[in-house]
Amino acid sequence: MTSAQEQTLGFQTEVKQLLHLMINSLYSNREIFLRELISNSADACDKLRYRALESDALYEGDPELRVEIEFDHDARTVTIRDNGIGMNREDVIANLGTIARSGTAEFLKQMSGEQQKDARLIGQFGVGFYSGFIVADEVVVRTRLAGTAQDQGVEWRSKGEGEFTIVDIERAAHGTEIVLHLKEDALEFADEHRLKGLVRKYSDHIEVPVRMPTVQESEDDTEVTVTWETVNEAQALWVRPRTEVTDDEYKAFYKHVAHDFSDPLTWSHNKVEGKLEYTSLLYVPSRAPFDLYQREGARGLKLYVQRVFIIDDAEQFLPLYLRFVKGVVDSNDLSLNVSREILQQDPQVEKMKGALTKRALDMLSKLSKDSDAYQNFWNQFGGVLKEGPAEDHSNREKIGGLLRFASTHTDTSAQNQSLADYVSRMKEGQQGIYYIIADSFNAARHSPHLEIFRKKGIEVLLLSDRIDEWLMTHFTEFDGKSLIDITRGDLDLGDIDSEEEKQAQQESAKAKEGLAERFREALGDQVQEVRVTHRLTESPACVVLPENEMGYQMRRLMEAAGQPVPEVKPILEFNPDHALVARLESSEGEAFTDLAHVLFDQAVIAEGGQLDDPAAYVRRLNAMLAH
Ligand SMILES: Nc1ncnc2c1ncn2[C@@H]1O[C@H](COP(=O)(O)OP(=O)(O)OP(=O)(O)O)[C@@H](O)[C@H]1O
Repeated sequence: MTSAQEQTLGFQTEVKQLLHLMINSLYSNREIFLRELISNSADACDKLRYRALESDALYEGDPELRVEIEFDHDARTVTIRDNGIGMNREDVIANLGTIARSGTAEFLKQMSGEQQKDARLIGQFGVGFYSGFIVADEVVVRTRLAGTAQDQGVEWRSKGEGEFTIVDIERAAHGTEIVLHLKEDALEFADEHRLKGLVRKYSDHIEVPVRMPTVQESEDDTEVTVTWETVNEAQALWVRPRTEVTDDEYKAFYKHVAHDFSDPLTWSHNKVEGKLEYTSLLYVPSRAPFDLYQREGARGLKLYVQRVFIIDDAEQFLPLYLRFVKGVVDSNDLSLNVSREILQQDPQVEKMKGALTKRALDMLSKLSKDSDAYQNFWNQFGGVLKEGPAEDHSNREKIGGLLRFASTHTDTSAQNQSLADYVSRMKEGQQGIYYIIADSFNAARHSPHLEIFRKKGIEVLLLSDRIDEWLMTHFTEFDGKSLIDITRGDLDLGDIDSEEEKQAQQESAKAKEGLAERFREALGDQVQEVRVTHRLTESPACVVLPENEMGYQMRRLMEAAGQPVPEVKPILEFNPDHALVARLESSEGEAFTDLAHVLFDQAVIAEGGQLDDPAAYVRRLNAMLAH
């Protein structure tokens, strides 16, 4: 190492992969590099302003936060400079050599060849600083952390080919300067009009001024004066009245706050006055981030207090089931030195959370009027919204209105039927909203439990997401109707069955009492009860769970997670009109026992369950087939 501590380091594997993907997939979108770098500079200015609240000295006498952009056509460079927080050597190595976001490696690995060319996929990941390499074949960063000595500057340079070099430098100014050495085919960016156009297009809404120099030569060419002109509007977007902000501006701002490439699906911008004063701007993204289901995934709103940026990812303002919502909340009441810990206990924050939750749900409910857009939302985030009824009792009904399900009404796996739709199709005398939960859509759709419902034309919701059982244990009523699991307890179709039908059912149950008893004896303690059913029209038998037992899906999930599950004995129901049941009734001895077991085992299999002794099932079935 030299005295200036020159060091050449390799990029983390993920960075190499990302660079490679980015250069390929973002080629036609490459102007976004400027947005990304300005966005980082604006964040760095926000951070300095926040830190300087405690110590003015951090401004080092230069409190006018700004971003500057320059270009040099002959040298083929574009420079983006800020007087924000800056970085020290450690920061530079950590931030510009690795990707800290957990789960990145898996995300990149899982992308197929086709997906790698899809700019939106890479975009959802947020390419940030590295986007400089789309237009540059060398990037040089000079930076110094505000408040450190002038000899603590750092220079980072890389050609984006696997390694970077850093060296200590003297740097009078704090903050960061990024010099892009443009590729041959990217020289168009070394141009005043092009750059100004991009700044206005992407960065108007950022509060920090973005400036560009105008160079004027005196008439005799001896003097040059440089004046800096602010190119963007430089006003925080959420402060402006709603009526004055265009859709394009809202979209551009979204990309800055959410670090997303795609347009948002919708947004809601509100100023609240009264006891609590705050402004919120909430967005629904059109695409789920890859770490939506990861515990460490980024979530929450960007918190400002009186226009001063305080923290990213403030989770305290929205419940977890709305973690996909992005945006800004700017409070007039919170103190500027509020911390995450204080936020957790502040009753005002709790109130704001309640109000913002309502806003977010209202925004979704508005979005649901546009069925295509809403379907897009549901396909991306429905699984998260399904966590809602368990987490947020008070808004259950509202959340219920936003849920979408697959149903026997359409018989496709698309989750696009609302409960309101279902209710409007309910039959006269129908007791509630019927549903079935299975491990897969096909298992649900073909379950024997549906036979009677199909015959009578009664709609059943077909649930097969992992979270569905969890959802339904917390979601038991909608619009005054109860939600009924058709695989549990006694099946009572209420007034849909006529008096004659009910009578016939009772009579056949009575007539088959003897058979039920023999059946139960043959199965021993595998079942808690055997009884006649009227659920089935085609299958000989099915298993039913007692009303309050944990469902099969949840049991299997818990088992897979190695958790103990209470033992449950199912109820076996048989179809008195089925030929196999008639055959059972006329059998004796071993033939009876074998057929009884086969019928039971089949019912378990049809439920998606595992047999205790699969070999015994095969042996019995084969013996019967051979006869
Ligand atoms: N101009 C800058 N001044 C100070 N720090 C910066 C600057 N640009 C980048 N950084 C640091 O480098 C980190 C990585 O930047 P990068 O753009 O790659 O990702 P990001 O902004 O954190 O998130 P995203 O990937 O979502 O854009 C930033 O979080 C920040 O700490």
